[in-house]
Amino acid sequence: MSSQHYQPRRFTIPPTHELRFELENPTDALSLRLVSGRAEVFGAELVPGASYGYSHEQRGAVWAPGINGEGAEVEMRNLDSVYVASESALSTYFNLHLSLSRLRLLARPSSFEVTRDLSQPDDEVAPPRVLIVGERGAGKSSLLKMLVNWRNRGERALCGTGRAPSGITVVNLDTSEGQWTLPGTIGLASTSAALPTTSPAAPMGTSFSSGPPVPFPPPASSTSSSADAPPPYHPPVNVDAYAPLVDPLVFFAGHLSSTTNLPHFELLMQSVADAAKRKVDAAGVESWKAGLLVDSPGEWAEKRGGGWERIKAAVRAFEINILLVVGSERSYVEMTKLMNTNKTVTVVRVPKSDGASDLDLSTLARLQALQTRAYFYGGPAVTQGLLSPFSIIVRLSDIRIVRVGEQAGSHAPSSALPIGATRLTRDTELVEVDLEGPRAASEVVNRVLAVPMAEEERDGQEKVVKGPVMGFVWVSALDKDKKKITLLSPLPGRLPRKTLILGSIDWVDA
Ligand SMILES: Nc1ncnc2c1ncn2[C@@H]1O[C@H](COP(=O)(O)OP(=O)(O)OP(=O)(O)O)[C@@H](O)[C@H]1O
Repeated sequence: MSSQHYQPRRFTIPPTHELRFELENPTDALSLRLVSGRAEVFGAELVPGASYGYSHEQRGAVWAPGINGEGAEVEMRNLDSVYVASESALSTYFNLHLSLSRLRLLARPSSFEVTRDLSQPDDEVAPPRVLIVGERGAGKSSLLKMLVNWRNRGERALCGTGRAPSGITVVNLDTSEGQWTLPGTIGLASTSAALPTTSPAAPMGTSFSSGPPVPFPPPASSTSSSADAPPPYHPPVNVDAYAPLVDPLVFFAGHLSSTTNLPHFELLMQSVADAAKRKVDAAGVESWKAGLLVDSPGEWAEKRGGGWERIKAAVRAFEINILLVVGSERSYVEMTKLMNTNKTVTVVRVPKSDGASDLDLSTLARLQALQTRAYFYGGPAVTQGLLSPFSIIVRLSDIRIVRVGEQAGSHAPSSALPIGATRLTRDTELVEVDLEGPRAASEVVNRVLAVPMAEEERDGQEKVVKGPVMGFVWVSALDKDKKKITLLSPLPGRLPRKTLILGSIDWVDA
């Protein structure tokens, strides 16, 4: 029955053109097959004949790079709103990649490491350390993904079977995105993988390795109440299109915006920068030469709200030497002015792709819920099997739930305090949540808690505040009478830490 509803449609993509698609409804899905020629989706090459499934309101573009003037022919099932765009920004993006490749070839570590001769001037030629900025929905994350994929494809072709491919370090500073785990986080990962695009749940690879995967259940029964309505479409499974496993280092900012607790965000950003430096230094010279690609939140492109100050801070923290503006000439001029005192930074502009657009608030909320769900339950295109999280019941006396700083908005601004008075709790101190207080349930139930890597009693508060996290649990219930809390956890058994960090990341396990 389904095959007659989902007859394939063929599209011809001329060289350097792109075929854009947009899944409009949360339950829509489509599949794509390369029939002939060469084509890629956000830098990941499509294997001829293989099927690629897309779901969860994924938007994207199939680009024919036009090698040897060759276009591509693709077959799609179950999609109406597809169009071939002749005005593609991707050729410009690819040229940018070629320029970055050249800078990587020219990069040279300082010879001081070998000679230890302080009398010689520093001869380091730095690799490209790129910070991508632009308005919301300008296509920054998609561009970053293409740059990673193109670099990793080149690296894999170069090293063949002679040596393991080196990784490139990628940093995400956008708390609304939940790049590798959950929204509310920032972090970094080094990867040499090809990053396919199938679902927006884990766009840059996955860290979901916990919990035993169980085989996917068969697709839901195709019985429909109306005889005319087609059954839901389930694209065929292609494990090569699944999010590859990366090993990210994740920090919990706790909120969807970097400005909710700015002092804490700034501490974390510095921690990410320090970790990125350590990672790059330890990963060998090829990874060092690959440089750094840093994604920033769209809100930083706005002067209002201090976005530009964040850009300056990120440039300092990550020793950025290329500020890549995705968008208008105006933004480029503004960023050039912003960087005019910093002679080590080159400002480069690429146009925004016409296909990239800002997600509306309800789509963004659905995407954030999808990412949280995927963290606990896995699922097709994210994990090769469903994960089975555990419901664990913990005595309140065995845990300590803390916030970093006062709850946002719960205190008066410093200027409103009596003259001479100072606030007792700074924005970067741990504040314990009273789990037996009158507002405890509304504060913690349906919220995500981060499990810090640092142990508060052994390592001190500061390491909990600015250090990475090992994972997350979710609060499903609080029983004040029995003094117990029920948590959804990726792992069974005792929690590895007593201190758990609360933010404002909500989720409902529907
Ligand atoms: N060339 C394209 N064709 C079709 N869709 C695209 C294209 N480029 C990007 N998109 C889609 O546009 C949306 C926004 O892109 P992306 O997330 O890369 O932007 P962003 O600048 O990182 O956004 P934000 O500032 O919100 O983080 C995504 O759904 C992405 O899949």
